[in-house]
Amino acid sequence: MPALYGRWMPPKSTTKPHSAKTATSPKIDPHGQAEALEATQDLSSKAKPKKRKKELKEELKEQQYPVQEPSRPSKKPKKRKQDVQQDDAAQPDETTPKKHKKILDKFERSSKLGGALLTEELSEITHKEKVPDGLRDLVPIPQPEPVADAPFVPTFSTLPSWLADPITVESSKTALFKDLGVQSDFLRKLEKQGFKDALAVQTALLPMLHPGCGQHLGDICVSARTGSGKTLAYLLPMVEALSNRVVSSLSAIVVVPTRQLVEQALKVAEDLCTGTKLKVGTAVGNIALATEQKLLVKRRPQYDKARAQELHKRADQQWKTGFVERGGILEDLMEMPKDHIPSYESGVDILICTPGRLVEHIESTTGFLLRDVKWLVIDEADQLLDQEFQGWASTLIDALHGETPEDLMTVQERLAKLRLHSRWHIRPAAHRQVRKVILSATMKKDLNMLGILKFKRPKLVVVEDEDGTSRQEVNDGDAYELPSTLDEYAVAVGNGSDKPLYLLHVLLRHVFSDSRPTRPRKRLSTQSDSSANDPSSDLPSPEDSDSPDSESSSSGASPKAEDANTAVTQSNHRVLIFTKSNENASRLSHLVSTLHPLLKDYTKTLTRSSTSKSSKKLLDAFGKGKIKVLISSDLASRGLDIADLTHVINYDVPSGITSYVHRVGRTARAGKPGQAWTLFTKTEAAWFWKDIAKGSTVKRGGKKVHRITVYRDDVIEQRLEAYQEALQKLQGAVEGQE
Ligand SMILES: Nc1ncnc2c1ncn2[C@@H]1O[C@H](COP(=O)(O)OP(=O)(O)OP(=O)(O)O)[C@@H](O)[C@H]1O
Repeated sequence: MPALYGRWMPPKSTTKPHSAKTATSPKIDPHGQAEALEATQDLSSKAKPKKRKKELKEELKEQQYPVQEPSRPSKKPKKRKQDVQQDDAAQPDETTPKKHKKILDKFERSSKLGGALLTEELSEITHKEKVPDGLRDLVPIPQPEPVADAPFVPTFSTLPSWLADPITVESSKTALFKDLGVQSDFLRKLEKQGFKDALAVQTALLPMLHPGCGQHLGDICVSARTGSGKTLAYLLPMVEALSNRVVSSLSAIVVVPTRQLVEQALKVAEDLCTGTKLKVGTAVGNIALATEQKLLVKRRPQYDKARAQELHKRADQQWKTGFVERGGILEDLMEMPKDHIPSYESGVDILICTPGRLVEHIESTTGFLLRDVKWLVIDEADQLLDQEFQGWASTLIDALHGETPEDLMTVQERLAKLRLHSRWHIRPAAHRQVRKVILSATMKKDLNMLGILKFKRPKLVVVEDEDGTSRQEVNDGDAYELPSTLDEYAVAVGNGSDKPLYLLHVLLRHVFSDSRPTRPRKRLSTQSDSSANDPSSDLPSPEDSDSPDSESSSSGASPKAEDANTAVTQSNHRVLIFTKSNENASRLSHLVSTLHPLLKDYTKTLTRSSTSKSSKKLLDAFGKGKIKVLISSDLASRGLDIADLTHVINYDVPSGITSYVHRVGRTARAGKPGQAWTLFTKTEAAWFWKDIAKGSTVKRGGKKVHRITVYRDDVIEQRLEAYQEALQKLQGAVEGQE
């Protein structure tokens, strides 16, 4: 078989026909001649039988005198398998005709030359790529460089257009309140409070919320950094719009996450409402529900004989069946004079509340009706909608857009309902128009979250970065902006076992002594007076202070006790310290007071267990500077506006980036300066530097977090004994021995 597929070679000698019939020329069959020669050689060498000799002689004779065929075209003899094999094996010899020999020689020479060239090339290649024999199999076969995929640049947005293309406002933009259409009465009030110009977020929101050509007839979502004046931005147009009301009706609901924020917003609203007939009320969890119900809903008897009879009949039936409705209109009916039914009026025009208590009123306060509500504001919306505890937002939206319970319907509502079900009804009942304004410093473009609020024609207003970076870019990846007037510092506290001592050092050295962190220097070198007096030399330079590898150091020893005492009493600085839990806040307050007794009178704790009254008192005292150190959990991290708060310390690192942004945002508000300090342990270091200090999620306008090293032997060792005592006292206090 292999010979069948073998390469065809040109004939090297004349062919010997197998039979006398097919043999036409002696040139054709070289094989025959070879055979004959072989046979002659054999004859000469060996003695062959006579018969064979004779045959050979005849064959030779035939070759010399071949039988000539007539002129008929000769048919190419078919090569048989056997012939092909024999052809391959055939070698040229002297008997090959000259003409063919030349050709064959030429062919042989060229094939030899070709072979030589090929072997040369191959040897060159193998020489070049020679690898040690042992490693040959381990070397991967060289592959072409993989072609990198082109980065995916979507030509579409998965966000709806109002989220993808927000209205952006530069954070430095200001305007006169009077140019924004604020009424003269309110201009006077603002001036009294010291507000001359509207801040950026107010400049954007006021025209959109005031009646006029710039008004936006739809819902508004606002994303602006901490302390940018969002509260006034929504309360001012709301109070202006409602100020001409004569009859009280619940017209605006403001939802905030904590009762401290309720108090804060209440104060701003009350200031704006002075001189108007508007009533502002609150609903917070720690006041008895019944007390709040009396304040929020005013009940009075109304003469309506027919309806009174109808209701009494229903009440009788309930008594008979035993299924008596509690807390409804029928219960109130019992207290009404004959032929009178209870009628309900709202006790407030504006309600500022926490979500949990609002839901309680919707579900269980008879006469708490939302039919006249025209404004719904949700501050710190990302947190409130993210938690969505008790499904409060869905309950509120259903109540806002739903029908009034039948028993509490007005005559107009009844007629409208009758019309709706009549055959002649043409138009559907008009939906209640509620303007929704939601705000946060860390707003997320989360459609699931925002979808709960059932927005109508929404717009997103975003306050732009000062360095020109659009917040759209910031918000696409859920990144947040810090105030440009904020300076941030971070202190490594080892494994955290002596953290209270580090805190004390930061308090005495950096918060109350008014000294700023210093530039790195050799520990044993003496600092020249000139550099010590140069205030600019005290500032850490960004190149050497933000990297965990190159640390700057604070000066060695802690200030003397007397100096520290006077510094604390005379300083105008106040510091808000954040811990991870209420328990930690209480313990830390105890330790700080024991370690530095002078701080005891100036240190207080704000926890969830504080009553509204006590927390209000506490925050007032802190705002006025009577308290200088306030220790709190994340309860105080959002929205709290403490006038001129100079420092924030993260004693425990925050639970996430959002929490960090809100915590440090308690200082450096409305363009004022502020400092934020974070104490981090070895295990927290990587996360803090990667995500918070150097991550792209937090935008700090080109500023950096400065790393400050506190040398343990200088400031910690000398207080260790006192610290052990303080810990023992704390242990005693926890166990109830004190
Ligand atoms: N037009 C103004 N001019 C000067 N100060 C203002 C102006 N408007 C508001 N402020 C002040 O700015 C401070 C911060 O305002 P506000 O509490 O509304 O900030 P915020 O944006 O709600 O912050 P957060 O996101 O932390 O809740 C307040 O002390 C407020 O009195």
